[in-house]
Amino acid sequence: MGEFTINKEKVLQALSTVEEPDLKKDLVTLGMIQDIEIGVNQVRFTVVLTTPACPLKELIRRSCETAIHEHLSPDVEVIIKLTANVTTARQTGPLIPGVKNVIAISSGKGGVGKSTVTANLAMALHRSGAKVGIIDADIFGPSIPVMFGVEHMQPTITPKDGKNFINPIRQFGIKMMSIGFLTPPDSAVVWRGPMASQALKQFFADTDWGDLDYLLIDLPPGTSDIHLTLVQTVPVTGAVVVTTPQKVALADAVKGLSMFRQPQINVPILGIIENMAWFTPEELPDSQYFIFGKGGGQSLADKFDVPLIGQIPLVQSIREAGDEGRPAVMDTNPIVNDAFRDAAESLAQQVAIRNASKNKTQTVEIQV
Ligand SMILES: Nc1ncnc2c1ncn2[C@@H]1O[C@H](COP(=O)(O)OP(=O)(O)OP(=O)(O)O)[C@@H](O)[C@H]1O
Repeated sequence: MGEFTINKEKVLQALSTVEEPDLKKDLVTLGMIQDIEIGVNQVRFTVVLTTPACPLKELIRRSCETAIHEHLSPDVEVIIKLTANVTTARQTGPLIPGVKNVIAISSGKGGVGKSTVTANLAMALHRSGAKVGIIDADIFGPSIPVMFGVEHMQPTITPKDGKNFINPIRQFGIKMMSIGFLTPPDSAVVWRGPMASQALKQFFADTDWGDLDYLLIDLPPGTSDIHLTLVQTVPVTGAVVVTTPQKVALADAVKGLSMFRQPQINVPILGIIENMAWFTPEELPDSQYFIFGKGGGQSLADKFDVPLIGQIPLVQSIREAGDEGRPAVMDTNPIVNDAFRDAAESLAQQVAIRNASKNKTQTVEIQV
């Protein structure tokens, strides 16, 4: 009958025609195809994505299906399981061995919504299936504990291998440590640079993070010793800069972006998030009012040749939810959820692209 038999090799050959759109290599070369099984008129395999928040997963699934149908047989049933193994470019060091990616979230100016964006990105990444942690290193206003409703909690200590480890606070599936946990909520402790730097080092060295795909660091606004401590303490996968579209905010964001490119910091910029990009009233969900100006985030991204990875509208419920102790994506407003999900997916995508590049992330050595 001259019947065409399907075997694993032929499946791999067919799938080697499918390119991962971001990484520009085929799925087989990238080692993303696993567990091929051939049944009666049926092919099953697993595609291991670089992040569960992959925005291209449906496209990749369809391309695999088409490749099998075109190269092997149009009638065969294709059953694809999508899983993810988040990539890392970090050279595993002793400090935080289970943490794959450290992502700095910064802003040029205070009050642009950096902590709000951090909290909601963390939740959106967690919802995609990723393991997520937050370090709140904002010495001027540690607001992560309030946004997660845990401001009165105190981390506990557990001895492990002859050393005392801090257990991060866990809320809504996110592990977190904050400068705010180290002081009573209503006290006005002024954190001086060296003290804050010491605390940040402890958050890395003495905290039992377990396995994390993404550890987001909510940095103080502007440039500070904390930024320097961060890059000297751990290899940072990349930085996200949050800005509003206002001219004053953009001017400060330029300084923030330039800082990451200085040789003594040298952290890749994963992208820009434009917060309060437009105002959308709850009762008019289709309306957009550009009260802080339009297109500022995009022009900044163009200027620095980095992607604009998210645009978050100004929505009253984002502020309300934050004040009530939960990130707004936990509510059901689709405008808010879509904006943060898209931003989280783009961020995860940029991390995967960064990790596929050859340069390994290293801590910055300071010449003395
Ligand atoms: N997209 C948004 N829509 C509505 N309110 C927002 C939005 N983003 C932030 N806010 C509100 O703006 C205020 C400032 O936000 P946030 O504390 O996140 O800013 P920040 O940049 O982290 O500030 P800091 O200077 O303390 O680092 C908060 O009340 C927050 O709820």
